[in-house]
Amino acid sequence: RSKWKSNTITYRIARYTPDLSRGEVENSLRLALNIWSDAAPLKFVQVNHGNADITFSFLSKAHGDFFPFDGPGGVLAHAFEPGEGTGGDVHFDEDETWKARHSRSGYNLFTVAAHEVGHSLGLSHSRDPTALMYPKYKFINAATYKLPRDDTLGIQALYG
Ligand SMILES: CC(C)C[C@H](C(=O)NO)C(=O)N[C@@H](CC(N)=O)C(=O)NCc1cccc(N)c1
Ligand SMILES: [Ca+2]
Ligand SMILES: [Zn+2]
Ligand SMILES: [Zn+2]
Repeated sequence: RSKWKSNTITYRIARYTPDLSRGEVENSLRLALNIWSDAAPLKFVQVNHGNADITFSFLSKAHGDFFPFDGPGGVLAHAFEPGEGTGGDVHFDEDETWKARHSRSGYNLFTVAAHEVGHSLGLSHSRDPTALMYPKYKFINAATYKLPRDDTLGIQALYG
């Protein structure tokens, strides 16, 4: 499995979503990154131009890689494992309704981003239904969330 060579990882938000303010997007993504930097010696640095290890974008349908999105529902987002170019990048399906808080009519950006960042760091899906890396969406409250044991063991195995 691939991993980043350095524990300092840069990220850039290349495309935002009209569903949320820029501040809500930046806050949700920062909280999602903090989940992982609280569990392993990782440092995330935001860059606003040029190349970054992890580039976040909101995109819909066919968008330039081999994984076109599918409209509302179904696939919510995908992320590439660590590497050059698109390696590490996170794409959110713009055809979903993105929310900054819990809502029955939409998906919580922090929750999905936390899962996707796990992939960007080199983790694959877990069979443990309590794990963040379990393939099914389940809302998590950023204010009280503690990374489950399965995910902590996974990230420590890579960067601990
Ligand atoms: C085969 C993959 C491209 C599926 C895709 C995924 O796992 N991306 O990381 C995905 O969007 N899976 C959905 C499955 C679904 N529609 O329930 C999902 O919610 N993944 C994000 C997610 C968010 C938060 C928590 C968890 N456990 C999973
Ligand atoms: Ca979708
Ligand atoms: Zn994509
Ligand atoms: Zn996933």
